[in-house]
Amino acid sequence: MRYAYLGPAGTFTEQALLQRPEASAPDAERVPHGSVDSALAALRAGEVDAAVVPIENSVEGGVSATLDALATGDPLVVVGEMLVPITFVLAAPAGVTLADVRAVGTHSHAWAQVRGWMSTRLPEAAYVPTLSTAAAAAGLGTAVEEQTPYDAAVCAPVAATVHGLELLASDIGDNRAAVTRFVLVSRPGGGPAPTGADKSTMVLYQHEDHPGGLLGLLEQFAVRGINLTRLESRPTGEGMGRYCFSIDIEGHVDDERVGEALMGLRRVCADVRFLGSYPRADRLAATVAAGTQDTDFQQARSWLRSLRTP
Ligand SMILES: O=C(O)C(=O)Cc1ccccc1
Repeated sequence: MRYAYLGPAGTFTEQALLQRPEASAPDAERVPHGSVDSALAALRAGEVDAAVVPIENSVEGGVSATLDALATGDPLVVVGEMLVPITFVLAAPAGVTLADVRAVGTHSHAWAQVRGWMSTRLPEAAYVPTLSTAAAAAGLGTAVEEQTPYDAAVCAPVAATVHGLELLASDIGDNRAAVTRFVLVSRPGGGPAPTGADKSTMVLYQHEDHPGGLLGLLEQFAVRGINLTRLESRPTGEGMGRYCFSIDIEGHVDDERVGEALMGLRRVCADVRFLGSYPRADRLAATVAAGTQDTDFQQARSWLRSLRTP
């Protein structure tokens, strides 16, 4: 098995990949990619068997690059999720002090999570975006010949070690409880079986904008006792005000209540892009409300059948 991930070595994405025992199997190959788009393109092209990409951060919200890449193009499905607690360091080559730092390189999601620390400790520092936190560290590493447009990197402690940097400061995240959620993605076909503690991901496209449109989508879940764990509107690119909804719910496509909700959505939406059902990283079993158990749907269906064929 070949696994693409947002690299280089030392990213939080690599930490997420390493949480999967199958990615450390003797025959497993971990293939770093420079961007989310490149990792998913390699998966679509069949160069790898799966890919790990960040999808959501508890502080900064959804990772647009991932949400948009999954919402468009050849279909892909989420087959697993991983949670990584996020700790940031400020790292630089030996000899650089905090007073020398004029510009800081890092991933946009990392920058958003250290803004408070930066505004008090390095208020004059310019921000230089990089494709990942570890790419920022690698840009300052010993193997780099050319001039790097920043003096220090915000990255994971492991990235500083891997790329031979020293720490100028540790634990600089504004929110110590920050967690990022990553997804294991594969090509469609034979997703994981239900475990009782599952989530499903989908993108919903409305027919046309109208009052109560979003409410109409949400009530498909509400009446079947389905809890949402993420809801984001993303522009479709078709014009100002044109949005689709990227949604995570509790439950598996094989659960009756989820299947019924998907059928309801299929009827009222212009398009439903189903992105897979997979075990929850936290293993928390869904609370199933009265009247929404599998048996409740099955009994109601056989009752209807009896009405139609007395
Ligand atoms: O750049 C990384 O290391 C990533 O894996 C993406 C990311 C960036 C910031 C917080 C969490 C994940």
